[in-house]
Amino acid sequence: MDDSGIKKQNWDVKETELFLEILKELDMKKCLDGRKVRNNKLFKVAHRRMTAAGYHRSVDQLKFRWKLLKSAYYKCKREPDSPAPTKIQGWWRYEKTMIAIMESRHPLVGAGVNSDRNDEATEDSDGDASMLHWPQPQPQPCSDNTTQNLDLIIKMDPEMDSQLKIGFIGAGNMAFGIAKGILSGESGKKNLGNTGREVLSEGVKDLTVVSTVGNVLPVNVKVSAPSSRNLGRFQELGIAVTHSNVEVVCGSDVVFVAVKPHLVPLVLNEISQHITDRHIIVSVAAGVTLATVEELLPENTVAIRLMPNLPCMVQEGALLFARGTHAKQEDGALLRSLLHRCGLVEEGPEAWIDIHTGLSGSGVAFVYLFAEALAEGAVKMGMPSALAHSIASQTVLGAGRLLRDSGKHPAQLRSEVCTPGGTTIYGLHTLEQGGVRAATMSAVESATERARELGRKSAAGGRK
Ligand SMILES: NC(=O)C1=CN([C@@H]2O[C@H](COP(=O)(O)OP(=O)(O)OC[C@H]3O[C@@H](n4cnc5c(N)ncnc54)[C@H](O)[C@@H]3O)[C@@H](O)[C@H]2O)C=CC1
Ligand SMILES: O=C(O)[C@@H]1CCC=N1
Repeated sequence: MDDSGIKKQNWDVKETELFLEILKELDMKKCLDGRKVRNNKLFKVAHRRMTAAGYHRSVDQLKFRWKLLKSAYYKCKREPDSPAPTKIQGWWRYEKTMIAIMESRHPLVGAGVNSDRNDEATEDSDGDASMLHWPQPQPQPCSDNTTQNLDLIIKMDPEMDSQLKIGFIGAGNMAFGIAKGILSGESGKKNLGNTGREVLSEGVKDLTVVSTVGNVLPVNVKVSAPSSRNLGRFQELGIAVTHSNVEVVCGSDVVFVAVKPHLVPLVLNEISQHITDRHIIVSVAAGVTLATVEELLPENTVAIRLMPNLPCMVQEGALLFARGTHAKQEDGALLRSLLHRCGLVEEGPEAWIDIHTGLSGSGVAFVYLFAEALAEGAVKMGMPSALAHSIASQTVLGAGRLLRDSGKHPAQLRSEVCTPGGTTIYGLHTLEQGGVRAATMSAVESATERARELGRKSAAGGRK
């Protein structure tokens, strides 16, 4: 037996054919670029699928089988007229598929051809994969779509050992709101479960394996902040905490930068050298532009700018994101899937992010002000404060739900409440006299302008 406790057993034709089919189906062909971690992940996916089909091979055994097939392929290529290689029985059955896989593989793999000449392996056994030395060309950023798609498959496969790891830099209100929203899948009303499969968005529909990010478990989330002051509430959710931003980056695939805007350059400078092509960096800082974020991070960093709002906490957030230069549609789809329990998640051009900040990031505070004023009006007229606040919040909630769920224009619903000569029109007249409409529009405008100003300041801060 080998380390995995799986008996050495010869491969039969069906098993080998299935193995190659899985490689093909995963569209791995351009992705075996010789990088150890990446290759490991690929074989883990294949391992899980083989197991599901009743073939119990360890990851190392699959790697070894692949090595033999590769070796046979190279032998045939070098000596096309010599008899078929003996290491793979019935090689002719697999030759066509192998050619299809090998001849469209990552160009870097070509660098490893010579090392395959030294492959020494016995018959159709599993061998000892720990002895193998895979060609190791210099790591390069993956650039083609196939590779990106494979990254997505790996990241989104809910049954993978290595589930998506989420990090938060900054342990404030917004980080907590997003974390709560993401984790609400455990027991929340929008729980789709690990088996829930959804169409994510145009462009990723055609992937062989696309599912939602499964329920994110608290053990896969980590948050950092300089002091322990805010960390307790994250720990209560089961989230790991640390004072090291670098630790968060090194242990995460998706990293939310959730510090105050003026601190973003400082934090990005600190983590920059630890960012790899594994990462998606999501900045939620008001105003801070993608250009600023990208300038402070290594070339080709996948960056996304997200503007959430606090109701993410109760799965009723309104979130808008814009993708950076190197963020592909799949990266956006991954983020959307990750955040879908936080509320409404939309994608748009970056110019809309500051507007959304005024409309919704800050907008929730405008609604709270209005709710507070409603309650205070009732208190003025003699209602007990607690009851007045409770009714005010339910009024805002009910009005919001009806507005969203009916799909009607607010003016339409307003007119449905107004009885001619009744109470509502008297109240509305007073609001109009107070300039509430103009004041609200100006509030969105001021908040948007302030976001733009913060963006200019953080850009200047980053250049210092
Ligand atoms: N609060 C909200 O409703 C919204 C906030 N945002 C944005 O989210 C970001 C965070 O805002 P809040 O959570 O409200 O702020 P906050 O003040 O509640 O939290 C900031 C956190 O960052 C931590 N921090 C400070 N220096 C740090 C460093 N060097 N490394 C790591 N962590 C550090 C603090 O300890 C604190 O935990 C801001 O950029 C804001 O513009 C965006 C949308 C809505
Ligand atoms: O007030 C702020 O700056 C942040 C951004 C949107 C909501 N809170």
